[in-house]
Amino acid sequence: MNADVAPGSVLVMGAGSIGCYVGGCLAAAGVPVTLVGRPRVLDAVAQHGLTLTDLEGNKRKVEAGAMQLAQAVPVGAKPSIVLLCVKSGATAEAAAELGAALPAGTVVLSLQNGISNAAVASKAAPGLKVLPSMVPYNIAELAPGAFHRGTTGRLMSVAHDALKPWLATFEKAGVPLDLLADLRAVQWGKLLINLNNPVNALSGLPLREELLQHGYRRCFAALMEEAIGVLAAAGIEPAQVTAVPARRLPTVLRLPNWLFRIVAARMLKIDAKARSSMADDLALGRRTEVDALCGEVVRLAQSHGRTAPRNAKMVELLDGAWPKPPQQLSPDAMCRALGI
Ligand SMILES: NC(=O)C1=CN([C@@H]2O[C@H](COP(=O)(O)OP(=O)(O)OC[C@H]3O[C@@H](n4cnc5c(N)ncnc54)[C@H](OP(=O)(O)O)[C@@H]3O)[C@@H](O)[C@H]2O)C=CC1
Ligand SMILES: CC(C)(CO)C(=O)C(=O)O
Repeated sequence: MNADVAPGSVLVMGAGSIGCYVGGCLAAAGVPVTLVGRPRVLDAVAQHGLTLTDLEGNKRKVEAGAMQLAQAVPVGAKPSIVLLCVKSGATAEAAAELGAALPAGTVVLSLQNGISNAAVASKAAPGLKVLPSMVPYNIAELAPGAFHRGTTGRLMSVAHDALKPWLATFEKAGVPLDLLADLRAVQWGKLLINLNNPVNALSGLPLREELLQHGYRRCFAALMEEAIGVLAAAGIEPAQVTAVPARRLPTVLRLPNWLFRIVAARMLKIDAKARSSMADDLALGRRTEVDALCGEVVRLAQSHGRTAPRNAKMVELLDGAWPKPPQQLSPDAMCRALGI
């Protein structure tokens, strides 16, 4: 296949960090892209276009006119594929809108964290073919219309014939995509890493700075260790999605700073600007995805006759206090809150 000819068009549902970065990279590679999003983001894109940068030092510019910008799924849209990029709490509503507007059978990649988004979307839009997918890297919105990839990795999705013609295009666009028969192990492996999202959000620090604080690492390690125990009880073997295997990560996280810097050098290859997607939610006063991350661990524990008190506590801290969750916790205060 000629990689210079896009196999079709792409609709991004939820133009935020992931949607603008992945959709923008595809647009920069010549793919016709529609960004469906909110005025906060779309107005900025209309004014400045997209500037896409990464930790390898690349910089791409996409003019606003090169993409279609829309606040709702355009009537009559027939995208070849849809990238579902809303936060977990918005999945059902966004999927229902897609289901009402798009032809039956349209393939939707759920480029979302957590375990259940594809199932939630399929329930809300049974006519669509929703595929669990995974984004390994961090994207931060640095300025209006400016999105930065601060870590590395390859997108993954459950395999589907409709995706095969797209692989060369995703590769050329700098957002390589791998297809797997089953994504469950990868999703759980990624969720273990995402247990740092609430720690990072509540630290008020960029990811790298937060991970260099021993107290925050102890909190991440405790949430992760608890989740690993629950996964073992459920017979789920999480895939390795970082340089350090999940089972060893809690021990590595608890190392003193000087040793952690050496042992976790590859893991610490994070751009100084990167912050977790949950930090954005807390900063913008939006409800966080804590229930789709820590809450998923709590529910898996319950379904196997166990408890996950530290993950439950994190849900309580952020969701229980909604709409006024704490904005920042010191490492000591967070350790105390989690009973560490
Ligand atoms: N950012 C990151 O580095 C990473 C994020 N992820 C995951 O990717 C997913 C997306 O995250 P991220 O890109 O950070 O999220 P963002 O919040 O940056 O982007 C989502 C955007 O979609 C908008 N939106 C919500 N519902 C609709 C709708 N019905 N129609 C149009 N727009 C809508 C939101 O607006 P509003 O909320 O204001 O309504 C928001 O602007 C999440 O599951 C996240 O966990 C995974 C890996 C890394
Ligand atoms: C890539 C990673 C792990 C970065 O924190 C993430 O998934 C997120 O921010 O939601």
